[in-house]
Amino acid sequence: MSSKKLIFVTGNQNKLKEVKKILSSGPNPIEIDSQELDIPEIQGTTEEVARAKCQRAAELLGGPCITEDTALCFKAMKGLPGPYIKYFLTALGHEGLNNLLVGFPTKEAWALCTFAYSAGPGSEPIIFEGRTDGTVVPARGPGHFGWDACFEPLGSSLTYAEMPADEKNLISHRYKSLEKLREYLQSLNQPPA
Ligand SMILES: O=c1nc[nH]c2c1ncn2[C@H]1C[C@H](O)[C@@H](COP(=O)(O)OP(=O)(O)OP(=O)(O)O)O1
Ligand SMILES: [Mg+2]
Repeated sequence: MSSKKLIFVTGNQNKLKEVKKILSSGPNPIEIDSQELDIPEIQGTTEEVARAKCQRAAELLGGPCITEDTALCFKAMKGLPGPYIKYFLTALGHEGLNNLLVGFPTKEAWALCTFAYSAGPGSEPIIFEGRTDGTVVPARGPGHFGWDACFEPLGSSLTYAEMPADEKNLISHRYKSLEKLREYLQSLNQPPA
């Protein structure tokens, strides 16, 4: 008999692939199912955006779920575009993201992943954040996943896009937040001390 899998609500296949790979590895693998739902994303801080999306997803599903929001934050712009990076990337492309920073003294940026877990409709989502610092650079490497080609993590000479998947998954914003989510999910399965 198989137990019910946790549902990850996302419309992004690249995210899903990374999440499945990260959660299924290690000593305590977690299997997930996915569902694509069209959920409006509000304006606000990364945490507010993540909470609202997860709450709505749990209502639509009528049960527990996880959602994820990814922000790319430019130091020179006090953290913007942040949660609005999707719209900036769609409108401007990789070159446009670089051009935004022309004239600013620093190209430093950080990738911020916010996972949210809801136990079900009406249950306040719990937030798990992971952050990887780096630099915005002219695009290098395959361009199929978001802004991967123009983000070079600190301490690496490769962009996220140039790295083998396993290497990105060891240092990424997504990996760091998933480790916290994994710990939390495991604590739910422990009998009380
Ligand atoms: O590791 C990543 N490396 C590069 N780019 C990334 C990454 N992770 C998300 N991205 C892109 C996708 C979207 O342009 C924006 C986040 O927007 P975000 O709303 O979180 O994602 P989404 O709408 O594609 O999927 P979802 O249905 O889960 O909301 O940054
Ligand atoms: Mg989205």
